[in-house]
Amino acid sequence: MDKLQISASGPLKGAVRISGAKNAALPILMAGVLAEDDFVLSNVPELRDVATTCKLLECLGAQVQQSGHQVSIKPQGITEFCAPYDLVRTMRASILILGPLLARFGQADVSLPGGCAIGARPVDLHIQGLKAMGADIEVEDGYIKARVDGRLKGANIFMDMVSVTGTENLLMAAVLADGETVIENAAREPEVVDLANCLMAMGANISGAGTDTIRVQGVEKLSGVNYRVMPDRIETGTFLVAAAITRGAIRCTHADPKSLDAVLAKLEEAGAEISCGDDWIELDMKGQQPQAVSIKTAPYPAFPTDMQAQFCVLNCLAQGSGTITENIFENRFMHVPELGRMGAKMSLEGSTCIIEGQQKLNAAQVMATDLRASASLVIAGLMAEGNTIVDRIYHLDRGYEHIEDKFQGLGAKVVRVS
Ligand SMILES: CC(=O)N[C@H]1[C@@H](OP(=O)(O)OP(=O)(O)OC[C@H]2O[C@@H](n3ccc(=O)[nH]c3=O)[C@H](O)[C@@H]2O)O[C@H](CO)[C@@H](O)[C@@H]1O
Ligand SMILES: C=C(OP(=O)(O)O)C(=O)O
Repeated sequence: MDKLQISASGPLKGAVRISGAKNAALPILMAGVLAEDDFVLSNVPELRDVATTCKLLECLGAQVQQSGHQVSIKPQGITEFCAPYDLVRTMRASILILGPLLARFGQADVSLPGGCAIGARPVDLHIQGLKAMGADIEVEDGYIKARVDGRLKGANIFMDMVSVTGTENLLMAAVLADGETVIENAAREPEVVDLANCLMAMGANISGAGTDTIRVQGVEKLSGVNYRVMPDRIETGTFLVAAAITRGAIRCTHADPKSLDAVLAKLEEAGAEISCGDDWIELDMKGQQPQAVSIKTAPYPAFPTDMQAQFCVLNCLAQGSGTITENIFENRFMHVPELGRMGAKMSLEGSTCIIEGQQKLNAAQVMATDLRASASLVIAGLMAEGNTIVDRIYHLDRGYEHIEDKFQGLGAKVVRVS
């Protein structure tokens, strides 16, 4: 099985091209099921989750062609409505096939999803919302079995918690429903807005995406589209933190600074000089060690949970001490014991991690059981004496495109070894 070997690297320097966002590409690929005709996406990252989604669409009967960063979907051949366990067990976003299949074909059998093991991650809000729209849903043998006679019906849905994929699933169901749907306490994440923009380009009638109340007037049909997926804000943030801890200066190109306000503010607080244009971000540490920062994760526009592990590493290598509180997922500190093996000074008190900064870490053999925890170990390795080996990198390949090539382009010593 492949591993990454990371050696202590000097300050990161140069430019890195940011890929399309995994968490926008996946729902938008699923939206292909809603189209009557050809659906073409560009800026799709080459990731394991994208390959799994394409296989899932093929398994339903769609024709899918992936060529570099372009994916073309011909949804006309869809005749199957089951997302089987073997295909979707590794991927959280597989639940996003439920809304589109049900809205377009009136039936869907979807295996309960896998993905990062960062908490229980129930899908009760997805199910409740679809039931409010008239679906008949049972959970049997690990599958969600959903049916509706005719079209789903517009409904007023109040979501008890802010859920990103929950909002996306209900949005994709509502666009073909009969009448108006109002989703209250909706997620405001930029990836929700990107999905809504794609659906509107297909002919959907949506207002309020990016606010906590989304209104959808259902339409009878949606057409195909050519759509470009937004840049990955979490990949961007990961490279910026890597540059900050190595006291480097980098430029992220093809990025979306507007989606990163909370992250950029914390990097500035840590001592980084940040400048931005429409689609680029530069970070310069002027050779200085970062200052520790304190963070609380919360739904957008607050600080993203998907950047929490990387900022733990920033604090490990900072001047002073900081606290990181995880408010979204109950089991998202799996990087803490692994970073401890690298000499990090961290302690956990409930959902808060208290971290004392230092100049360097020590290399170790480490592994993580989720995507961003794995990314945090890679960046920690950049400032550790010796060779750090990160195992189980299939997690990284779910969410970071050609991660070792991009790090090498910034002068980091990161190689893939068998
Ligand atoms: C593919 C994708 O886009 N994944 C992202 C998405 O995950 P995902 O959409 O799974 O995360 P949610 O926003 O749904 O989860 C937020 C919280 O709500 C809870 N919850 C959610 C749904 C539900 O039906 N019931 C329930 O209790 C979850 O357990 C969690 O505690 O948003 C997360 C929060 O920004 C990110 O970390 C993930 O990278
Ligand atoms: C948690 C993540 O992914 P997923 O929801 O796909 O497990 C993530 O992208 O950090």
